Amino acid sequence: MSEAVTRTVTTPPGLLASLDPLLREWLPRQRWFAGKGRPVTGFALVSATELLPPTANLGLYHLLVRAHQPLLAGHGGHEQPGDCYQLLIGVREALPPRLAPALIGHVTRGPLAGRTVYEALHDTRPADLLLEALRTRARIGGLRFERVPHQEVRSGLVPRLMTAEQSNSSVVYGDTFILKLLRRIVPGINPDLELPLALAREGCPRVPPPTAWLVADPEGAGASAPAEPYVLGVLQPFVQGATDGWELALRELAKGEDFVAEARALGRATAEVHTALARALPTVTLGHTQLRSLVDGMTQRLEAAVHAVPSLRPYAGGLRSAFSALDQLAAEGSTWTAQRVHGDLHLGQCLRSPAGEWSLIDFEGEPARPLAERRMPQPAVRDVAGMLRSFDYAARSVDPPQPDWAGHCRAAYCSGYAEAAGRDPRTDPVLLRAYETDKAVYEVVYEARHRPEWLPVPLAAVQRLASPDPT
Ligand SMILES: Nc1ncnc2c1ncn2[C@@H]1O[C@H](COP(=O)(O)OP(=O)(O)O)[C@@H](O)[C@H]1O
Ligand SMILES: O=P(O)(O)O[C@H]1O[C@H](CO)[C@@H](O[C@H]2O[C@H](CO)[C@@H](O)[C@H](O)[C@H]2O)[C@H](O)[C@H]1O
Repeated sequence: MSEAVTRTVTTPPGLLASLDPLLREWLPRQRWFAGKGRPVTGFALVSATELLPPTANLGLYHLLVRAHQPLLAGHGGHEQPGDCYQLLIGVREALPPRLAPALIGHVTRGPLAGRTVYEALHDTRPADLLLEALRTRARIGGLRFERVPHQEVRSGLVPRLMTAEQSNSSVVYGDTFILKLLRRIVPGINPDLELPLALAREGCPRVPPPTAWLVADPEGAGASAPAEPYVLGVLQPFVQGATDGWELALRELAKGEDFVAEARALGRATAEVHTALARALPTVTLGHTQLRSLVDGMTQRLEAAVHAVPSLRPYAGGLRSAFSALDQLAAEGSTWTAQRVHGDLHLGQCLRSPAGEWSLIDFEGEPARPLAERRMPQPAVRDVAGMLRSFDYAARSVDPPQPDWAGHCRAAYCSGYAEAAGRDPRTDPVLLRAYETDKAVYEVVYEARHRPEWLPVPLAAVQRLASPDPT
């Protein structure tokens, strides 16, 4: 085992000020930028770590920056502290053509004046440096690189940045590991590390086990540092030759084939993960009081969604009834078990290996929700509802839509789940409808914000779920 490398570093004063005008323009254009629709009016430095001092060839900075954004009209136009983002900034005299897509801009003032800065994850040497730091369990400034002791990482694996549309950024190393660098950073235990670690401890083979991870310690994070570290990234085994469930479902739809066997296998895989999570982490019983606050949350999200997306308005009453029916059951004495769940499960989060084995990935939960909420135990049906919505999405993304295809998948998924969990989610239709409704409302807002052309897909579900007896 190699010794941990500890390196203290200093960063040049005025670094952020010199990057500020370039980042204001560049950051909002990134897919992973969460504050779309509001301009960035400035930055505050949360932490800066010089990973490579700038020479003629290359310099490298790790930055955590808080982007200031004014609130939308109606909130007084004041600035709020804004989200914190993780950036890896490369510095060169000039960019070689292969790095042109990574350009952030040319610095005109401050310590880097005359240099070109770029998104360093596109570049081999910075990506190598991250893997090497994880491999050697380095400490660099306030950055701490951790690795599971018995899991060796070979040096020299060739990196490539994934180009998929993502909420974060991932680098694949030699088809052996994948490093996901989180982009919007919040202090505290991140479920994307916490849950796969817990599942690995349980020996659950359905989730790639974390091999290594990096965090920023608060003492390196400025005077107003939070008490908890920031989880910045997770390295895990890369499932070679995998196809994700969304791609696979669309492929079968295009061929006119059903997806029933895979949907059943996915149901089983989901149940196995839920069973392992319920063993690994605390579960609680939800009585009327807890259910009431859950239902209140769903209702508030619905009200906010109706405000943001007016086409929801005609269905609001029917959708509310999905939530009040659940509240009614709780008032009559029904209780439910809550446990840790995936939190944002859909076909794109399921990977099928060439051998036909399914894995679940991306345990971050819905990134827009507060961390404390994402880490709360919830009925496992929440994930089931996410998957049921996903079959519907796939069936409605083709022309003409294939509702029967979705119906068969939904039934098979629930049967597979029942086989492995010993309980069929369909035996609790009121809970299932409430969670499907909550998810469809979330999707309406998500699509209105990110992909307006997809809005009809969740709106069709809203129409169905708003009726008292949705089929
Ligand atoms: N362990 C893995 N093996 C193979 N591919 C993976 C693995 N983890 C993630 N991926 C690929 O990376 C993509 C993004 O990963 P994900 O964790 O969903 O990131 P994000 O939170 O940015 O959406 C996935 O859709 C999948 O294609
Ligand atoms: O980026 P994430 O994977 O964390 O999830 C977000 O984006 C998803 C879309 O990429 C979105 O999922 C919705 O669209 C999918 C098809 O593209 C569909 O399979 C899902 O069922 C549907 O919810 C997800 O909601 C959002 O959080």
